[in-house]
Amino acid sequence: MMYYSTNHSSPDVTLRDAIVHGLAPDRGLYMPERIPSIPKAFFRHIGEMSLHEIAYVVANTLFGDDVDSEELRNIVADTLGFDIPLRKVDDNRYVLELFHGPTLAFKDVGARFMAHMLSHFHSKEKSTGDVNVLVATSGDTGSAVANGFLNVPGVRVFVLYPYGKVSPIQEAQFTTLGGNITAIEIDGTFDDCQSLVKSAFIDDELNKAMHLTSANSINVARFLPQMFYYYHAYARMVQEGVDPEQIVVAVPSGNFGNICSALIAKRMGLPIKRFIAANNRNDVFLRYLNTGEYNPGASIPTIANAMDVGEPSNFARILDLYGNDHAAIKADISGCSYTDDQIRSTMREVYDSTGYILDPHGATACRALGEQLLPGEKGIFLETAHPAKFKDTVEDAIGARVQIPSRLAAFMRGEKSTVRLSRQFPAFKKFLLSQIQ
Ligand SMILES: N[C@@H](CCOP(=O)(O)O)C(=O)O
Repeated sequence: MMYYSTNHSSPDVTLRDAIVHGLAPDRGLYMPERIPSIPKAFFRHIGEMSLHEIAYVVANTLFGDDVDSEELRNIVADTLGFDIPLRKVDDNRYVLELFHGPTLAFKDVGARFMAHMLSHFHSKEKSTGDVNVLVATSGDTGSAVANGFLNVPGVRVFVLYPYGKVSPIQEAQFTTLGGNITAIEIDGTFDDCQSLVKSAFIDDELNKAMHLTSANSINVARFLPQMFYYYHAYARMVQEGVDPEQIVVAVPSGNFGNICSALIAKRMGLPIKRFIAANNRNDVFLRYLNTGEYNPGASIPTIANAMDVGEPSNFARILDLYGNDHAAIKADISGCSYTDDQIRSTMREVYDSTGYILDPHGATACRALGEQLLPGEKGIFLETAHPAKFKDTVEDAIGARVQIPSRLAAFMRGEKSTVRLSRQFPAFKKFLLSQIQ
């Protein structure tokens, strides 16, 4: 399978090159040259299959041409070393809890899969020199990538995050690890961090001096495995006896990598009826759905901070997947945008009526289902992070205490170590060059 750039001005590359380089030289994002189909027969038995079995079939369909099947089976098993339960919240809404991994956020799946794929290609080549993974985070990606790559030989990770705009627990998760992980606070927004990372990939001097790659959803090995969730959630709904033709999924969306993987899963044959992209006040996608115009702007800080993205990278992939057809996109995805007060009141209402504790991101998607489900439909929303990662915000909203899981508390005992930089590229470049070992 070859991968092309969404900007169509760079040569097609192999899976290995797409992973190792992250972003295409023309600043486009890589896409698989064809979207393979999963045979219909698979869906007849999916309700009896485990998460590992399902994920292996999906991974093999996508990556089977390029990675030996036994190796792929091991990568899938190592990636999914934790449970992803689906729970019923009320009559029509189910939650897929994606926070049972090591850093308690959905990014653990993609980050671990990518770490294994990178080691696979790196070790096969016996290449020399460190791989430098650059990652921009608005909260959750940083910790998942830092933990996924912690102490991996031959890999250094630089986590860029917006100063003062992530929760204290999220920050502790990637600033206290030391070793091969360096945390960089940027005086700016998530979009500034992402832009610095993208500029680094196309800077000749840097790329001659260092081997750079991305672990954001820019990278195909980070975003594509996120589709495992959707097949698994569908299977668990079928197992519950839900009508398989009436399933709607609401996805909290920031950089749109997660929902983009869901749309590719649908194109491969997954019979989800439709999707909802749930946003906080950063509503560039909803405005696109309503008007057909895409006008990215500066991100707005909210209590659902991991979704504070003003210019989602994966919008380019969604446009590409649908051939720029606005009507076709609208047929598969609807949108919504909520204020902090609406997010808080959803957390409160759901807690009072069901006892379920939502995190601010999951709350946007839960609310979207409450407003947009049609008669006969059943909805799944994703809890993308554990509510304890936003302890103060959640406790304030629901008026009750949130227990901190012990593995989260462990991160908070470490000592914070960061480098603070402006959002100017020359300062970032100088810093990276000073890190060559
Ligand atoms: N929501 C993210 C922002 C980066 O998204 P990614 O999926 O492209 O890594 C975060 O929590 O950091």
